Amino acid sequence: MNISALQASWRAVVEIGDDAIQHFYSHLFLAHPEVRDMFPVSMSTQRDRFFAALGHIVTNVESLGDDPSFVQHLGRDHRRFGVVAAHYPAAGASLLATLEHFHGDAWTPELAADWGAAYEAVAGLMVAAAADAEKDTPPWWDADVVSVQRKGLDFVLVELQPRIPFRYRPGQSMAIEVPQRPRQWRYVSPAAAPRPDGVLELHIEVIPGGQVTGAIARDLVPGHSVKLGAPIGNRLTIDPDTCGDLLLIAGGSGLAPLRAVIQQLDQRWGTSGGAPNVLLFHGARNRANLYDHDYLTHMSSREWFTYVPVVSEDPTFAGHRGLVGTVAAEMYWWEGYTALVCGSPPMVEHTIGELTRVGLDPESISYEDFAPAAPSDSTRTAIPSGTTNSLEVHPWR
Ligand SMILES: NC(=O)C1=CN([C@@H]2O[C@H](COP(=O)(O)OP(=O)(O)OC[C@H]3O[C@@H](n4cnc5c(N)ncnc54)[C@H](O)[C@@H]3O)[C@@H](O)[C@H]2O)C=CC1
Repeated sequence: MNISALQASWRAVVEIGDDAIQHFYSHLFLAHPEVRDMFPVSMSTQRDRFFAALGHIVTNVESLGDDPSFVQHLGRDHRRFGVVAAHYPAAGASLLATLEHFHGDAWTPELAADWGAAYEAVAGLMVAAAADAEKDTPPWWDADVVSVQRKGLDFVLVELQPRIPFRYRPGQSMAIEVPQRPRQWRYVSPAAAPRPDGVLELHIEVIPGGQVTGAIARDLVPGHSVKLGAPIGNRLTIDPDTCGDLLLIAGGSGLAPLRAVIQQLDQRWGTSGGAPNVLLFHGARNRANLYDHDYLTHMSSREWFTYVPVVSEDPTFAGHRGLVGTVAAEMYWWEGYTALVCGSPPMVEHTIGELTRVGLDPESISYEDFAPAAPSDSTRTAIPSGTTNSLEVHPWR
C-alpha cells in the first residue's frame, strides 16, 4: 500500500473544501437515505466532521498496527448512533466515489485499490470491536435526570441516574445526548468519583446561544432521560495506590474530571489513611465563576490537599490574579510532581508552556486534547481525544 500517495490524494481533496464535503454527503444520503437519521437534523455543525475523520483515519492506516485502540474505540462507540456492520460499505463507497469524482485522471486503479484496502482495514477493526462490545455493553446508557441546579452565574449541576450501572474511572469523559437536541452529542466529564447510588454528577457551563448547554440549563428537568456513550480517555486518570504527588490545574468547567480524581483520592485516604500531596489551581475569569469554591475550601481541611483559586479578569479580586497556568508555574518548584491539566485548548496549551518554562519535564504533564464540540457551543463542551489521534478525527461530533 502506498501510504504517501494516499495521504497526498487526501490532501488534494481536503483543499477542495466544501464541494467535496457536499458531494460526499449527497452521495451517501442519495444512495442510503436510511442513514440520514443518524446525523443531526441540521447538518450545519456536522459539515466536514465525519468526512474529515474518515479521510484522516484511513490515511493514517499504517499506525493501526502499533495501536489500534483508537479505531476500536470508534467502532464500539458508533453503536450509540445505531451504526451496524452493513453501514460501513455504504460510507466507504461514498468516500471512494467522492475521491474519484474530484481526482479526475489522477484516480488510477492503484490509488483506488489502496484506498479500498485502507478503508477495509479500518472498517474491519471497527466492526470487530463493535461486535465484541455487543457481548457485554449496551450501545448507550439511558439515564434519568435526578436534579438540575444552578451553580454560580454560568454553571449548572446535573445529576443523572443511569438505568443500568455506568462504570467509569474518575478523570474520564463520555458523550451525552439530551432529548431536546437529538443526535447532537457533546462530551462531558463526571465531576465526582463513582457514588454508591450510581448517580453521576455533571458540571455544565452555560454558554449564551449554545444549543446543547442552553437546552440543558433551560429545558432539562427531573423526569427527562438522556443518553450516555461509553466512558473514554485515560490521560486524566490515576492509580490512587501508586500515584505520586499531583499538580492539578483546571480552567473553568475543566475542573470536572480533576474534581473526580480528588474525590477518588479522598475515598482512598478515608479507607487507608494515605494520599499523595495534591495541589489544585482552579482558574476562573471572575469570583462568581469559582463555582465550586465552598466544596474545595472544605476539602482543604485534608492535610494532603491544597486549593488555590485564581481569577484572571477581576483586578479587585483579593487572592491570586492572572492566568491560572502562569500562577501555578510561578508558585512553586514542581519537580517530582505529575501535572494534570484540563480546560479550554488555549488554556491547556498556555499552561503546558508555562510549566515547561519553569522546568517541569513535559513527560510529567498529562492532558486530554479537548476541542470545541460545535461552533455554537464555543469552547464550553469538550471532546476527549482518545489515544493517539487528534480531535478532528472524531466523526461523531
Ligand atoms: N464541563 C466538563 O465536563 C468539561 C469541560 N472541559 C473544558 O473546560 C473548558 C472550560 O472553559 P471555560 O469554563 O470557558 O474557561 P474560561 O474561559 O472561563 O477560563 C478559565 C480560566 O482558564 C484560563 N484561560 C482561559 N483562556 C486562556 C488562554 N487563552 N490562555 C491562558 N489561560 C487561559 C484563565 O486562567 C481563565 O481564568 C472548556 O473548554 C471545556 O470544554 C473539559 C473537560 C470536562
